Amino acid sequence: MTDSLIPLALAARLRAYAPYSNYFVGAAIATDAGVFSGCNVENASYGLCNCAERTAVFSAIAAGARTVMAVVVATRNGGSPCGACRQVLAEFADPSCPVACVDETGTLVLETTVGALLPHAFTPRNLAH
Ligand SMILES: O=c1ccn([C@H]2C[C@H](O)[C@@H](CO)O2)c(=O)[nH]1
Ligand SMILES: [Zn+2]
Repeated sequence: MTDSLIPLALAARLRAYAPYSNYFVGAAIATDAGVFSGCNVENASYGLCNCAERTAVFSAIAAGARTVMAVVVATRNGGSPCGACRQVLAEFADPSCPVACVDETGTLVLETTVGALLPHAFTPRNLAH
């Protein structure tokens, strides 16, 4: 499920705007509205930096998607999504949704799920009465 997303995540990583951290990140996701990708976008006002995963998810949602079915994140060393991105993924993905973290060569470093990355997530269900 994640294999075909790897080249897309690697390509998105090359488009990262990361002049401050020099940590280039790409993400590719499969959704109910197709495949989307994103990169991290930094800012001279550091706190405004947006991660690759959230760029991809927000692009997908803006295009009409509502469900994330698979995620690939590409970094130089296979780093996994930050806490904010885990929370955003949990909003739109089932806990069983696969997440693959690959390094800059596309080699798999971590194969996990949204549920394993953020157990006991706060989700829309918590707001239902
Ligand atoms: O999973 C992650 C972790 C970090 N970053 C970005 C944020 C910042 O631009 C840079 C260093 O933290 O990497 C991502 O895009 N995704
Ligand atoms: Zn993040």
